[in-house]
Amino acid sequence: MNSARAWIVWGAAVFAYVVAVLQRSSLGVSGVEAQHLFSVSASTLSTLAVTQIVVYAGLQIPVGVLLDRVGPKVLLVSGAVVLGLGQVVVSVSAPHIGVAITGRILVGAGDAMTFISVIRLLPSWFRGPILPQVSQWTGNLGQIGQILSAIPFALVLHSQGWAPAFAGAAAVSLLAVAVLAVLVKNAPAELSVPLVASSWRDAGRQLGESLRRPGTRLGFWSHYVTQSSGTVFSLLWGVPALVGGLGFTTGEASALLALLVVMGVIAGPILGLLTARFPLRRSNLVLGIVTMLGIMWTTVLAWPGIPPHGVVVALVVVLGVGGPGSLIGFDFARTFNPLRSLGVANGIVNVGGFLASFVMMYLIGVVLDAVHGASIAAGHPTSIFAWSNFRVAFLVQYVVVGLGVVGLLLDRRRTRRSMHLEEGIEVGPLWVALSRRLRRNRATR
Ligand SMILES: N[C@@H](Cc1c[nH]cn1)C(=O)NCC(=O)O
Repeated sequence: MNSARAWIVWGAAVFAYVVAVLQRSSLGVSGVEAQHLFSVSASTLSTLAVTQIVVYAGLQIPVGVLLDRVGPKVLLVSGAVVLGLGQVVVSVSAPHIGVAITGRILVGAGDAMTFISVIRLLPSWFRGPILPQVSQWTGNLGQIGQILSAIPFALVLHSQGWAPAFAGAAAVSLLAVAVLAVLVKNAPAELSVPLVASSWRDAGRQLGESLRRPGTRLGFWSHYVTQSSGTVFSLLWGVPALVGGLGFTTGEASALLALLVVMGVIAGPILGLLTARFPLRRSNLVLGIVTMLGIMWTTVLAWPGIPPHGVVVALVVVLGVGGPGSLIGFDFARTFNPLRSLGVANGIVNVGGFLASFVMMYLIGVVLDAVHGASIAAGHPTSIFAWSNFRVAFLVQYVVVGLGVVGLLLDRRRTRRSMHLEEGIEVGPLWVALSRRLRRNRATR
């Protein structure tokens, strides 16, 4: 536990996750080329992105059940193979959009096998308060894949063309297969807890048990409310809103997406420390992040006219904290589930953010079209990506995330009730705990 070998296994697994994020985000930087090669509309292109995320989210629970039955290594290697195959298919797809969609479905499927397998490895190799930290480093370092697709991948795409760029990306997945096969092991030899379920029936039963635990659902809602806004922004609507609506250049928009990743790397270790130090206050951290997101979105959307660039940058900074915030969801899964059913519990949690993301991506598109249509009908035609249209479309987030906050509060109450009944632990409201601590500090002075 926490040994040099543990760090080697972790490094190899994180490398595979970085490569998965590179493949996932490679389409985002190829939009212009894709539109040209396949001669499709912007909405067909966005369907390509949404399909990939739907496949990813839809496979989380089946992959979680598989994880508890066969262990993370098989799934990590299979994920890297499927990701590589998907990118090979995309590389030879032009001019057939159907072939490109098939390739991206494979990318979504391979991607679905990667992150929760890496997270499932951690409690087998690390113990103690370092676990939330390692989980934060895993999630946030993985996002370097987005920078790899925005810079080296985009460079190859623009200099060598579509087929070499995607074939090159596929080759990187082949490298990941080799690294995983050689360096990753499911658990150290001394781990005495049985790592996998003894039968498929047991693995399926664990899914029901995990879903019934309010702590797993608390993890699901935590992931749902924190990660969705940033994912929608970085994977689809951020660049059109920044460039088409708010007057940023494409270079500035890319820099802002990179800032979002950097913020995650900065905020992640701080959230990891707070999670380990105040385990009974993890939901308060989540609610604090959602409140910050609400305040920043309201400031930007309520600003009369176009908000100043500084205010938009502040929004991006807060969006960047949402990613590491969502990793608190996996900490709930880990502490409220036994190790043998952690795969499926992580799968349930990971559906949260991606479910909310694709619902919002789709609804924002629908509202944009509707408001744009209304402006034409009223005789004041606007560009579809005008800020006045985004201002209305982004309101969708209050409804989707608001529902998540209600779910979170309900499952937090259930979780606290079962902690009280089963372990005698009582978690009072935050303000009561804070005023007690203040009084205690005064008394000891
Ligand atoms: N929320 C992400 C992880 C993260 C960390 N910082 C930014 N994002 C997550 O849950 N990811 C799952 C995945 O497959 O990437």
